[in-house]
Amino acid sequence: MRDAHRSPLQTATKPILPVTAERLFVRRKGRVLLDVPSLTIGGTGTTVLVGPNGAGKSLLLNVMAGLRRPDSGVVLWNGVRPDRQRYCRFGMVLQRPVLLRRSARSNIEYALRSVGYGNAEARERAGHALEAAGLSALMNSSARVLSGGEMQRLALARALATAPDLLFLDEPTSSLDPASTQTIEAMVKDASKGGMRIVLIAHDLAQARRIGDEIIFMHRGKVVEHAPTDRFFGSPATAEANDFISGKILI
Ligand SMILES: Nc1ncnc2c1ncn2[C@@H]1O[C@H](COP(=O)(O)OP(=O)(O)OP(=O)(O)O)[C@@H](O)[C@H]1O
Repeated sequence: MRDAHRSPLQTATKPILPVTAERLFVRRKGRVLLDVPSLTIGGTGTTVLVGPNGAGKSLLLNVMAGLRRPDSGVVLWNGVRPDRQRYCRFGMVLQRPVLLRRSARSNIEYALRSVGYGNAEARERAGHALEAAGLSALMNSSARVLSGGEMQRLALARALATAPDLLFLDEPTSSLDPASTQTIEAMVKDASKGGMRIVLIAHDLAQARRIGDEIIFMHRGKVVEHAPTDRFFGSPATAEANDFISGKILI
């Protein structure tokens, strides 16, 4: 079913799932920032990464995305190291979205052309993506003048439009009002239902419950729990997770 959404370039590229990490280690100034012996992101659904500030969530996402090199260890996308070609099947939205200095529509069209769509199809798909994100009225506005929430919706719409196999979202609703948060959650849920594998960082545990099929709980650079959402919240296996869920400050 997902093949219908793929560009010719994406179809010609090998799949990138599962993403596996082995013996990841990052240390700075004597402090262990990341220590993950083994982690696999495969199958379907949405994984929510939770944990206290500084736990290593963004770092893990960046290392799994191949954007940051660990001191040791290896990340493989379907058995090989991430390479340029495979990035056309991958998407990432940062906490502070990086948008081009052009119109909202053109931001999406540009991304679509970069994964192999021709001009006409890119234009049509961009129109649908803007509509789904509630941004049709702003399609010709410069991305620079959009509000923070509108920028985040545009960044997500742009990433979803390219129909990646795997999408990483770093706190996509961190500064959004309730309506924009709902829109983003609905977009994520739709994409997940359509077969896109999503990993997102969230601080809002209610949101993690709403959209997560599974939870990865991190503390002090380690993956402390990796469990289905119901199990994680219903009967956490560790004292740290229990304290975190109950709102206690973890040091
Ligand atoms: N380049 C770097 N040099 C030194 N320390 C770093 C570097 N990058 C990240 N860190 C540290 O690694 C730790 C993990 O950072 P990370 O951004 O992954 O945390 P996080 O779990 O995403 O936190 P938050 O919820 O606050 O966004 C932090 O203590 C951070 O200061």
